[in-house]
Parts: sequence; C-alpha cells; structure tokens
Amino acid sequence: MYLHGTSRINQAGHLEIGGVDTADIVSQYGTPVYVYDVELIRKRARQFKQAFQNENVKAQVAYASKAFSSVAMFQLVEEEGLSLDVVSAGELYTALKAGFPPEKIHFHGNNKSEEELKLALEAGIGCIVIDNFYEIHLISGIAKEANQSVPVLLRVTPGVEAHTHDYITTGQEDSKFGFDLQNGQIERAIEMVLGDKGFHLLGVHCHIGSQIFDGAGFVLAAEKIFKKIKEWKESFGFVPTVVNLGGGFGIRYTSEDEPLHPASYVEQMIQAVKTQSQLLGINLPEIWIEPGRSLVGDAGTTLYTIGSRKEVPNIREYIAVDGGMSDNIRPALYQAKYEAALANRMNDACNKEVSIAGKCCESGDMLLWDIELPETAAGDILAVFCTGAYGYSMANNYNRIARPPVVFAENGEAQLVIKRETYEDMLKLDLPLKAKVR
Ligand SMILES: Cc1ncc(COP(=O)(O)O)c(C=O)c1O
Ligand SMILES: N[C@@H](CCCC[NH3+])C(=O)O
Repeated sequence: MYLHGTSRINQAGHLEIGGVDTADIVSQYGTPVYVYDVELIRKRARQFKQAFQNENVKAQVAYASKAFSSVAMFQLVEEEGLSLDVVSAGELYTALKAGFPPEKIHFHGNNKSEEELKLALEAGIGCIVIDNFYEIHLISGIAKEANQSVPVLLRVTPGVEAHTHDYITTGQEDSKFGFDLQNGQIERAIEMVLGDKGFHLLGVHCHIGSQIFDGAGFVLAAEKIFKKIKEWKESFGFVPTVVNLGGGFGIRYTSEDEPLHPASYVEQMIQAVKTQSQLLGINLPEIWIEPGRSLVGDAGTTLYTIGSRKEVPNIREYIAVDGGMSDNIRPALYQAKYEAALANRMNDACNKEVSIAGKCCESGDMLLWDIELPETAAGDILAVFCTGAYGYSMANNYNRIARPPVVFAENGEAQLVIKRETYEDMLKLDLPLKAKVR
C-alpha cells in the first residue's frame, strides 16, 4: 500500500493524515468524509513555483480550481502565492467570496455568457482566456461600454491530444475548445483583437489534456505554437508576452501510474520555450501553467463506513460503503482506478479479494474492483486514496444522497471546511405543487 504525503500508520494501527487519526475524524464528522492533507497541497504548490524560480523564469502557476473548489481551498491557494483558473461565474464568485485577488484570476470556458463576462470585468479579473469568435464579440461590446481594455489570452488547439501515457497528433475538428492553429482561425482572432482597443492581448494558451505522464506532449505543443509565433511576428508584428501551456500533469492513483516530479514537467516546458525563443530571437515570454489534479489529487482521501456485503459464489464478494458515485463519479465515468485500505486496521494482512460497491441505485456504481483487503466487518472504515481532484467538485445528489463534508488536516489539527449537506439543504430549492384549481 502506498501512502502519500503525511499519511502514515499510527501506533493504534490507524491511518493518520496531517497528524490526525482518521478514527477521530470519523467520530467527529461521520462518513463519508473527504480529508485533505494540507501540507501535501502546500508542498506541490511550492514544487511548481520553485521549478520556475530555479530557472529564473517569469511565470504564473494558476490552480485549476475545477479540480476542487471551495472558499478554504482558494484561501490556501492564495497563501501559497498561486494564481487561480476559474471556468464559470460560480467558481469566480467563490473565489471573490474567499477574498482571492481578482487580478490573479484567469477565466476560462468555451461558452462564457455575457453575464459571466460582465461579472469578471466588473471584478477586475487578471485575464480572460478567449475561446471563440462569439466571445471576442461579447467582450468587445462590454469593454467598449465600460471603457476598459481587457487583458486576454487566445486559446488555441495545437493539434496535440494527450491520452494519458500516450499522445497523438490530431486535427482540431474533434475539440470544442479554442481557435484552430492551422486553418487561419487563430490569425483572424489575433487581427480582430489587436484591432480593438477593448483588448490587451497578452499571448496564447493551450491545454493538451489531463493525467499526462511525460513532457513530450507539452514540448510538441510549445514547438507548434512557436512555429506560428514566427509567422505572427512577421505578419502582424505580434509576439506574445505570455505563453500558457495549461495543466494536465499526472498523479499516482495506483501502482500502474508513474508520473514525473512536478519540476520535471516544468523543466521540459521551460527548455522548449527557451530554445524556441532563442531560435526566433524574441524575448522569453512568461510561462503560465494550470495544474489542477496534481495540486490536490493525491492529497485527498475519502473515508467510508462499510455496511452490507454480497457473495456471488466463485465470482466475487461485493462490499458496500455509505457513498459511491455520488461522491466519486470517476470510476463510473472513466473506469478510473484507485487504491484503498482499512483505515481502522492498517496493519492487518490483506488476504481477501473484494470489490467495493457504492450505495446508489445503479449497477455501475462500483468504486473499486477486485482489491485485496483484510477480512472486513460492518462498521470498518474504508479509506480510498487520491480522491482530492474531481471528487467533491463532481459530487452530485443522485438518489438524493447528501454530499459529504470536507476536512482539512494539518499539523495534528482537523478543520471542517465544507459542512455535510443536510436533507433540508437538498430541499432548499424545491417548491410544492400548486393546489389544483377546481
Ligand atoms: C484549460 C484547462 N486548464 C487546466 C486544466 C487542469 O487539468 P488537470 O487537473 O489535469 O491539471 C484543465 C482540465 O483538464 C483544463 O481544461
Ligand atoms: N474531470 C476529469 C478531468 C477533466 C479535466 C477538465 N478539463 C477527471 O476527473 O479526471
């Protein structure tokens, strides 16, 4: 069993996270509960920042908040000196409520509404990553009315699509995001933005995918972008001051995953951008990145209580927990794999193969297939590791199951940062049927 960050087995044989016994977390907050190892989030943030500082490169590391968004998380991100990437007015609103400096927020999305854009501009957002022509039109109108010049990046699809370990070159037609780099779209967008006082064009953005295990895709994307920068320099005299290479750095969910150290991804990017800038004889642009999963993924653990079981003779034994696809949809959605352990009996020998089922009314609601655990009993606590990214943020109320609370653990202290949803919370938006008029 692989323990991430500060997770360890304590003298009681229990899983401890951030110096806090998970048994204490369970008795105080119940299950299911998401627990974050705050020290590990800080460590990852510093690793990314340090990698740029080591090379003396101007950079922004923006946390892609879709991975896990909450007021406390945004305050932690600010404490660590990162920027923030949001993709909706909801994420932006949360950030502003958390007191996050608006000038360090970047706004993404392939269909931002006029209302969302207005909120962003009124807040004094640091940068809007423009995705399409419709958005150029919307921002131009809002900026003119407000007499503003909006800092923007243009998102391009560089024709590099990452498939976890693998990456293949594709055309853009299969992506809903960004301007095509090859068919003249991006040149048209640059011309429009440069010719409009409502915009301050900082540079370009790309994001090649998620859970990527090597640096080659990022290098290839940078090379493709710089090939175009050479043309833009000649035709428009436009040289980006910012190149944003997105997020997507992989993490270790199971022993099958072999991600690089955060610094290693960054070093390869820096090398590529330096080489290309030298070849073109241009100043090194600022390099921005947007890690989401790699900042919070392995820092999160979900604790569940084991309940019922079912044996299918000669096939498998199902063990059910008090959560499932409502708090972690990734196994059902992506066949994502995780590792797990019995948090209250970490030293017991794992000699039983079982599969972990959720409690939703859905056969596909399985969290883990065929894993080794000790003999379990109802009431045991199951810890599923690496659930920090796209767990809470994709949680839902299927079957009207309430969303679990989130606890931050650090230096021996546990702090509740998101409360458990109540049934009343779920009913808050419901209205009764109108009385029939007879
Ligand atoms: C534009 C953009 N930036 C950053 C991210 C963060 O990706 P990850 O969580 O894999 O680092 C995503 C999600 O894939 C994204 O779409
Ligand atoms: N939600 C996905 C990642 C999506 C990345 C956002 N563009 C996951 O859980 O892996």
